[in-house]
Amino acid sequence: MTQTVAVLGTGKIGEALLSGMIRAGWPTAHLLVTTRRPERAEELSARYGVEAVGNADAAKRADTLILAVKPQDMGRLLDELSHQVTRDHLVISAAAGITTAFIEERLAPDTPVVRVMPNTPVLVDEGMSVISAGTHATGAHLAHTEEIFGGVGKTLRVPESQQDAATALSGSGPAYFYFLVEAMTDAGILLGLPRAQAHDLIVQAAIGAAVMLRDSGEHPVKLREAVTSPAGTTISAIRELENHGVRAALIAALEAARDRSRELASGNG
Ligand SMILES: NC(=O)C1=CN([C@@H]2O[C@H](COP(=O)(O)OP(=O)(O)OC[C@H]3O[C@@H](n4cnc5c(N)ncnc54)[C@H](OP(=O)(O)O)[C@@H]3O)[C@@H](O)[C@H]2O)C=CC1
Ligand SMILES: O=C(O)[C@@H]1CCC=N1
Repeated sequence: MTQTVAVLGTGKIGEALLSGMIRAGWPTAHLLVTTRRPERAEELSARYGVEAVGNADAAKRADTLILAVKPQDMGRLLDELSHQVTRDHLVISAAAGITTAFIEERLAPDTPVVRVMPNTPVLVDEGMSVISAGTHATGAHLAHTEEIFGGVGKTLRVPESQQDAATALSGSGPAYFYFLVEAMTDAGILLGLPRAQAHDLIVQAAIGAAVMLRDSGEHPVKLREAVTSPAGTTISAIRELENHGVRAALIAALEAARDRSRELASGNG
């Protein structure tokens, strides 16, 4: 029997997941969404043919609840769900920072909770979803979670103690690459290229580099060395990147993201 999955708080990541699940073949009759605004509910129903319901109804009708509200809204959502959710549900949280313990202590005893950190490339089936079990989640719960998120990309199980780091690397990760592309496109303009051309050149360089990183099995240093000719252009650029502390900036940036994830654990923002 196909289980019913409800996405509670269907914003950017919730919609990305929903669309991926539909592409992966989940029957829309077994999908529910919840939203805060009625116009958003109408939009999602029209776009995907899924039923939008209230949070309590979703908990009554679905076996698996994917909580995709902001960390700051999680406490309120769990208050709404506390009398509806039972140990027969599987509760999956996609919220940055929010621990399985935070969720478990607001729901019925023994409720299985799984924490997942996905990223927006689930929209193109290239997501990365990092998964950790709460106290009452079994292997079967993890496998069910992997079935859902594995349809839209890769999954990786980690101890929950590594979730804040994973959030900094892969949850937020796509944003860093978009930021770099934006900055390098600006550089192209400074060098006299039309914006559209600069954008296309950088995006294709990014795609080529990403595929080589994934498929060649080579260390990134080796791949970079192969681009860096003696007394050539690349080393001139690399010297500037090092002079401007880009490596240190990235380390500090990811550390800040990890720290922010830890702060969000309180649910107060
Ligand atoms: N964006 C990303 O790349 C990623 C986000 N996440 C996590 O996913 C969660 C959502 O992030 P994101 O999608 O970016 O944020 P959004 O604001 O786009 O989505 C959250 C949605 O939840 C809705 N909502 C809030 N409270 C309720 C409620 N009580 N009942 C029903 N719906 C509710 C909001 O409605 P309204 O629009 O009316 O406010 C909003 O549409 C966060 O916890 C974030 O940490 C995880 C991985 C990646
Ligand atoms: O920025 C955020 O808080 C969310 C979590 C990971 C990606 N986006």
